[in-house]
Amino acid sequence: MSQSKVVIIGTGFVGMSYAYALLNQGTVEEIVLIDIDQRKAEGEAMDLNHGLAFAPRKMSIKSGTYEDCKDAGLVVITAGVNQKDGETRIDLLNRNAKIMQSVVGEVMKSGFDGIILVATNPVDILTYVVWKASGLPSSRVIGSGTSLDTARLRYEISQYIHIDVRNIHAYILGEHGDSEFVCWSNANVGGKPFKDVIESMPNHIKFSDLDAIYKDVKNAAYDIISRKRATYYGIGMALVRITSAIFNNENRILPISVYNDGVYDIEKDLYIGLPAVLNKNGVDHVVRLNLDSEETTNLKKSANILKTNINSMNF
Ligand SMILES: NC(=O)C1=CN([C@@H]2O[C@H](COP(=O)(O)OP(=O)(O)OC[C@H]3O[C@@H](n4cnc5c(N)ncnc54)[C@H](O)[C@@H]3O)[C@@H](O)[C@H]2O)C=CC1
Ligand SMILES: CC(=O)C(=O)O
Repeated sequence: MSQSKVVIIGTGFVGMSYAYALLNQGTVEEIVLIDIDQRKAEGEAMDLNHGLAFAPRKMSIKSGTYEDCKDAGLVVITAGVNQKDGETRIDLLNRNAKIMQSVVGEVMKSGFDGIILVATNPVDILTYVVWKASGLPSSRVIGSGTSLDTARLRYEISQYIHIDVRNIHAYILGEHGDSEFVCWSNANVGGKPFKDVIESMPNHIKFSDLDAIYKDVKNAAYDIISRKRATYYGIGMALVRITSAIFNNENRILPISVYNDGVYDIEKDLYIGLPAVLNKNGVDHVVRLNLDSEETTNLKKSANILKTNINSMNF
């Protein structure tokens, strides 16, 4: 297996923003692009190759077929429909679940034995669909989960307190969708508990601002889609972060969509956004945070919504 080969399935806004970020950051040695619209994938590969002269490293980029998955370390699924203005992510479920099943069938026929990362929405439920259809261990099937939402949260907080976003440590957990929530109890800025940060910066942030921060994060996709029809740069970079954690064997903790194996006391047999340690083998383990009672309730609510939707699909 080539450990540094990524196959991207779906060369739309998200797939290509990811590919472009991979190229700019020199994250992998090989990128293969697949789309049901083969000519689009070909055109995208041609265009990206013309940036190689300015890339930080040598890379191979081409359009390909499912045969190319055989020796790939990572397959990233970004194929499927996106939300129209006013649609929720869950509204996409039935259309995209069919696409996942056909795509994964083709990936597995190639002899693929690596890690699958799903970004297509509704990402938690579709990651479950992909896991079931692939027959791979749950540690090797993940979704982007709340990685993008968490990046949005960190950005929002940084804007209030004027501290570098990379010093803001706070998670959005649960569904990548309308029932997600902020894990305020574990948030900190450079090691200082967030509660203390608020108390020490009354001119910048108040406890009463927290709800507005949460709502801005939760509604960010709707707000962007109503303005420019789709979101893609943020998720492209989040997918690169996850990719680096895998190929560089980082043991990095990221809030991604993982199989709930009982680490949290919520509905079992589902995928949901939780902090997980990620390395070259996929998920090493899910990190158990001490949630407060409101967060525990919110996580359970989110899990129940995901479980109800999984059950509606007759798995
Ligand atoms: N997880 C996250 O945080 C985010 C997820 N998304 C999701 O990513 C997905 C893709 O969004 P966009 O790139 O904006 O959509 P898009 O419409 O620009 O691209 C989708 C691509 O998938 C291809 N495709 C469709 N069916 C296929 C099949 N059976 N096999 C191969 N390719 C196929 C299409 O030809 C198209 O090129 C959506 O479900 C969207 O909701 C978007 C942003 C963030
Ligand atoms: C579309 C989507 O899932 C997002 O931007 O969060």
